[in-house]
This record gives sequence, C-alpha cells and structure tokens, in this order.
Amino acid sequence: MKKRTILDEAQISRSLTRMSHEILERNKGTEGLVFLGVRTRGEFLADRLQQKVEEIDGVTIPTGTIDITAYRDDKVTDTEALEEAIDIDIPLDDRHVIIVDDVLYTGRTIRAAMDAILNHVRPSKISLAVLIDRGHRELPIRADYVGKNIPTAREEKINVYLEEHDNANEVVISE
Ligand SMILES: O=P(O)(O)OC[C@H]1O[C@H](OP(=O)(O)OP(=O)(O)O)[C@H](O)[C@@H]1O
Ligand SMILES: O=c1cc[nH]c(=O)[nH]1
Repeated sequence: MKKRTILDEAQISRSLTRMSHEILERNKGTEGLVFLGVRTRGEFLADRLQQKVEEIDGVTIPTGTIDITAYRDDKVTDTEALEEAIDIDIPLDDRHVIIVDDVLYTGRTIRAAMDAILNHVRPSKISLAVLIDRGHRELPIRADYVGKNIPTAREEKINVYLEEHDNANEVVISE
C-alpha cells in the first residue's frame, strides 16, 4: 500500500489558524458561537480551534463534544445513549453551533451529529468545520470551513493523526 503525507504538523497548524480567522471574520467575532467536536479526533481539533481563536481574539468559545455512535443510521440504540451524546456545560439553545470533525466523506457522520443536536436543543444555526474534505458525499451536506480539500478515489483512505491521540501530527493518504 502506498502512503503519502498530505499535511504535516506545520500545515495542520496553519490550516487551523486560517479556519479560526475565517470563523471570526464571517461571524463578526465570537458572539453566540459554540464548538462541538465529533469524537474522537474532532474533539481535539475543536480544542485547537478554541485555543487559536483565544490567541487571536482573546475570547474562549465554549467547547464540548458530540458522540454520534448512538445516532448512526446503521444502529439501533437505547434512549440513554441518545440522551448522553452531547457533552457541554452550557445550554445550546439560540447558539450558533459549529460542528468540528477531522474528515468529511459521505456526510453520514455529520447527518448523525445534526440529529443528535436537534434531538436535544434548538440552536440558532449549525455550521461545519472539517480539517479534510475528501469528497464522495452521499447526502446534501457541505462544510463551511475547510482545512484542505483533497480529491480522492473511493478506495483511498485518509488518516488524520493528532498528538493528543496518536502521538503524531500528520494527515496521510493511503492508495
Ligand atoms: O462523512 P463520513 O462518511 O461519515 O466519514 C467521516 C467520518 O469518518 C471518520 O470516522 P470513522 O468512522 O472512520 O472513525 P474514527 O473517527 O474512529 O476514525 C471521521 O473521523 C469522520 O468522523
Ligand atoms: O478516508 C476516510 C473516510 C472516512 N473517514 C476517515 O477518517 N477517512
């Protein structure tokens, strides 16, 4: 199997810095914004975006996690798991929730994340930030903030490695 690095540590960091600037520009600041990172790696990317925004603007955007396991369209799960999918210590009603994930592919994960959010609360808006958009959507979903668009073949695989989870900072494509 052939492997190729698409983003190294510095490139990941630069992409996240640019995305932070875009988030601040398009929203005219941080008012009402909340980051929800899709577990597992979206959680760490949301934390990194939170930190970058703090460095740029001096404001800490409330940040939590979302575990979509119970909301996958190929699974039937109990009510408790559905209730516990979101972990954040502020109410999300009337907030602008920015979902954060590492890879956007078919869009099914994000569909599940939106289900999980809307099952609980009524945000004023939901946006999506992803480090990698590799195409091949199976649902009408698009990202608002993208680190890098990578055209891929279906049989290829993108792996995102993050220090907090994988002891490395790298995005790799396997052909
Ligand atoms: O748009 P989709 O087709 O839903 O694909 C994107 C999702 O796939 C990956 O998760 P994966 O299920 O591979 O699990 P992982 O996060 O444990 O790698 C990735 O982290 C995204 O959440
Ligand atoms: O290539 C892929 C597809 C979905 N999710 C990933 O993390 N990589």
